[in-house]
Amino acid sequence: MISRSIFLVGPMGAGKSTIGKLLAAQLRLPFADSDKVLEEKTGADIPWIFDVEGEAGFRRRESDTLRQLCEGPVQVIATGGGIVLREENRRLLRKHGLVVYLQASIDQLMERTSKNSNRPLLQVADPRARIIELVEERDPLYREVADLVCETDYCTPKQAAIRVAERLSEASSTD
Ligand SMILES: Nc1ncnc2c1ncn2[C@@H]1O[C@H](COP(=O)(O)OP(=O)(O)OP(=O)(O)O)[C@@H](O)[C@H]1O
Ligand SMILES: O=C(O)C1=C[C@@H](O)[C@@H](O)[C@H](O)C1
Ligand SMILES: [Mg+2]
Repeated sequence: MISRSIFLVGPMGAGKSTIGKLLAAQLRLPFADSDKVLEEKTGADIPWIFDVEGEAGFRRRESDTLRQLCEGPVQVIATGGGIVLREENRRLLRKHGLVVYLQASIDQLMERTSKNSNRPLLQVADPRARIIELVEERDPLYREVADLVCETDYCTPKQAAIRVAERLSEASSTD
């Protein structure tokens, strides 16, 4: 029985949005994607927000969105890859939910993020170096908030969702 929201955290391309939707269906919970909610609230997409308001403007909107989602129903929430950067967000994640850190190798992150150009932080000459830098900087922050850490390299999104659901059920049975 799930009594708190489940937040998926992890780097861009870890599969938070894809696995989150499948996990929500499996657990029969609503699903929200914080990047999508933020875009809907703003009426603009993430690249536009970065262009016009810079990363600082985006991070303010991201924290507002997280606060709003924390006040909502119990649900599965895919977060943005940088949600853990702000201490206030880390506090909210820990307070309001169970946090699952989705991990993937650098090769997989590269492959999964190379298919589209909607991630402003990766629009650089060397996206691989940028991914390595972001993972090094953020891995300790993801770990700080995580109740569970799940690897997504050698499985399909569906298999990953099943695995996360099993791990959540094991964790709740030992509570
Ligand atoms: N095993 C897997 N687990 C998750 N996603 C996978 C897997 N294999 C391939 N993918 C693909 O990787 C792509 C990126 O995944 P997704 O958009 O869910 O990442 P994300 O963690 O939400 O990234 P962001 O932080 O940028 O929102 C999707 O097209 C998805 O189908
Ligand atoms: O890792 C990040 O900082 C980001 C990840 C995406 O989910 C979006 O939230 C945005 O592109 C920034
Ligand atoms: Mg996503």
